Amino acid sequence: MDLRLDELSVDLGGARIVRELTLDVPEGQVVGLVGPNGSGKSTALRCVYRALGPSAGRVLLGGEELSAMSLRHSAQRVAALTQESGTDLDFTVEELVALGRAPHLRGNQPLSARERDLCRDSMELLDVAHLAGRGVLELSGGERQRVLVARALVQEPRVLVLDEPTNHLDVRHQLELLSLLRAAGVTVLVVLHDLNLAASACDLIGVLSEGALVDAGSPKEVLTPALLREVFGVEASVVPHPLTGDPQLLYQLPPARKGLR
Ligand SMILES: Nc1ncnc2c1ncn2[C@@H]1O[C@H](COP(=O)(O)OP(=O)(O)OP(=O)(O)O)[C@@H](O)[C@H]1O
Repeated sequence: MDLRLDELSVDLGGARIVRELTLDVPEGQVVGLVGPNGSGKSTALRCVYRALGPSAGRVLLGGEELSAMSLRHSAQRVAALTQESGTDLDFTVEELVALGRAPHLRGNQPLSARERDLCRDSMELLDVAHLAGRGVLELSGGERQRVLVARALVQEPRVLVLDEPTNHLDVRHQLELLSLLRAAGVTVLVVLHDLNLAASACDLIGVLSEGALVDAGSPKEVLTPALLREVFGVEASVVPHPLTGDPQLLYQLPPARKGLR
């Protein structure tokens, strides 16, 4: 199922935070949203998981307007892993993962054998099966993050949106998570700060600056020294990854900023 942000604008606190953003996330592809702090990435994402309604424009899911769907209908299709996804309640890992099935269940309906298998497989995939009986409040930030991804996957979404999912993850789990997203076959829109991870994990990258899309395309097309200078204010050398050929960036501050004098 494809996702399209169509001329999306969001006003908050009297200011336009997202400006006429049009971005296509083709079915089964991983699209990264990158940009400086405060450029509107999380705000745009919040419109996809319906924490916010756009001030203008639309979000289309498989061609259907999101705002016209019931919340239950869209929750069955869109899973979100966000900065607010944590839980303050002391569920066990197993219980929290099982909550991913909630949009598919009616009332207190128990999980089927297939759903229990799905929860177990998802915990194994995310390397958290050994934590099943632990309270989520006792987990490290990275463990908890992986549990939340497992919960999102048991939802069996058609579209997955993630806001900085590699926060808290060690380098191995970062790479594992991103390769898992690619392999999942689900349509993914992911906010990432690490441009090198974005270059290796994303089919396409959209770049936001001050709420507007300034470029979109393959990592090779988008992650150029000129764009990094203009949007992020850094000098960058782009070198091919010696094993994968993906563009990798080496950064430094522009000469005038060195030493901040
Ligand atoms: N509820 C709100 N009311 C007013 N301004 C807001 C609100 N939420 C966000 N903003 C502002 O909107 C801008 C964009 O915020 P947003 O969180 O979308 O940026 P971001 O690109 O995700 O940033 P970061 O990389 O720092 O996470 C920021 O300047 C922020 O202060």
